[in-house]
Amino acid sequence: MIDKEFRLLVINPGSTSTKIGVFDNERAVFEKSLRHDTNEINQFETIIDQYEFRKKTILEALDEEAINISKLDAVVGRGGLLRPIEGGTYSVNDQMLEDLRNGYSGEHASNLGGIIAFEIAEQLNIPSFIVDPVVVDELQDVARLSGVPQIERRSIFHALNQKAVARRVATQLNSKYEELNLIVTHMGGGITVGAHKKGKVIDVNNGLHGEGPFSPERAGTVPVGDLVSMCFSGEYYAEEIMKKLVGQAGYVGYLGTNDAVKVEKRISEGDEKAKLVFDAMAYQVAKEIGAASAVLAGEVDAIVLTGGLAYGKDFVSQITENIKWIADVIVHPGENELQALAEGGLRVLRNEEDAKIYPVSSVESIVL
Ligand SMILES: Nc1ncnc2c1ncn2[C@@H]1O[C@H](COP(=O)(O)OP(=O)(O)O)[C@@H](O)[C@H]1O
Ligand SMILES: CCCC(=O)OP(=O)(O)O
Repeated sequence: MIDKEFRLLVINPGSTSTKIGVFDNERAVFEKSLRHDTNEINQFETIIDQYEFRKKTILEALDEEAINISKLDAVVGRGGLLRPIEGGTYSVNDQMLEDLRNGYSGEHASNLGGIIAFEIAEQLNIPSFIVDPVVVDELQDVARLSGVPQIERRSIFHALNQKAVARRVATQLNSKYEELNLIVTHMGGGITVGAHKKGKVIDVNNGLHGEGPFSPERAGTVPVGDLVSMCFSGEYYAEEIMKKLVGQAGYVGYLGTNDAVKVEKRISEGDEKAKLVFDAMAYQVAKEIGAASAVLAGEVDAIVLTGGLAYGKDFVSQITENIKWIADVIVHPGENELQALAEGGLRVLRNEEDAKIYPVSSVESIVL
């Protein structure tokens, strides 16, 4: 018997891009990355304000390819800053839409994934889903303590791509994800370094709210006393400080662009400041990988470098120089997110698994 063919639209809003794909079952028939530079994004006050712009960009790109959306069976979006939940495919429901619109765990472009998926699907009377959102939480208990009782560490990271690439690497190593210890480093608009122990991400830097390496547009860990002084200097509103840390930090803060390709070009033209900032980002990524190797007590089967920045050969080799003593380094440039979104949607359409209902499996925080 021939399997029924499903057509899915998948939508992945990232901080520097919106990536879309149309899949016939597992096969991509159309994929496009629509890049948004800093000025384009900065004209919007909040993430939700980007909704019309991102949706229009997506529909225009589909139109240009003459893709008839009335033939779709489902729309799948990247899941955003919801309540902490276990991984999997979730139906978009009212509670989820409310949490995405309000940014329950913060503001990030991925909040738009579920909302746009729902809006397109609703008009076509087809289901909408999200898969492995950025709040997938598998932290071990010791990783949750920040040192300040009122502040708990949270799992906010590139769960979708880290898990998808980790599974790909496990196959490459003739093993299973659940049998390996991996350090997976996603380097995109945000940078997250996950310690994957036998299929669970037991520790990871919060890639949104100032932990770990700085990134093309975000602050990583910053000296906390100086940050407190800045907050109470009387010069800034809270929203301005947040924007300085998320969106206007890292490459954007130092160099005015979130585009690593432009930074590399400036370096090749002799820009010494660009070189220093580039070196510092590579240095901080390597340092975070070192920390993750301690989390795994040195038992690391491989280190994986992925995301858009992993296309940068000099960036990758600079990081590799500092970490290759820990384990073999495997580079998977770009990301597997569109494919992973399509596969998550397909599992439900084929009744291989039930769509989870948000937020029943919300991960409880520990109360000390
Ligand atoms: N060929 C390349 N060489 C170096 N950096 C690249 C290359 N392609 C993309 N990048 C950089 O990767 C970053 C975006 O990564 P990506 O994973 O697409 O981010 P996001 O999904 O967060 O928008 C940008 O800084 C971009 O300039
Ligand atoms: C919010 C964590 C995931 C993240 O940083 O994604 P982008 O790199 O797409 O901004």
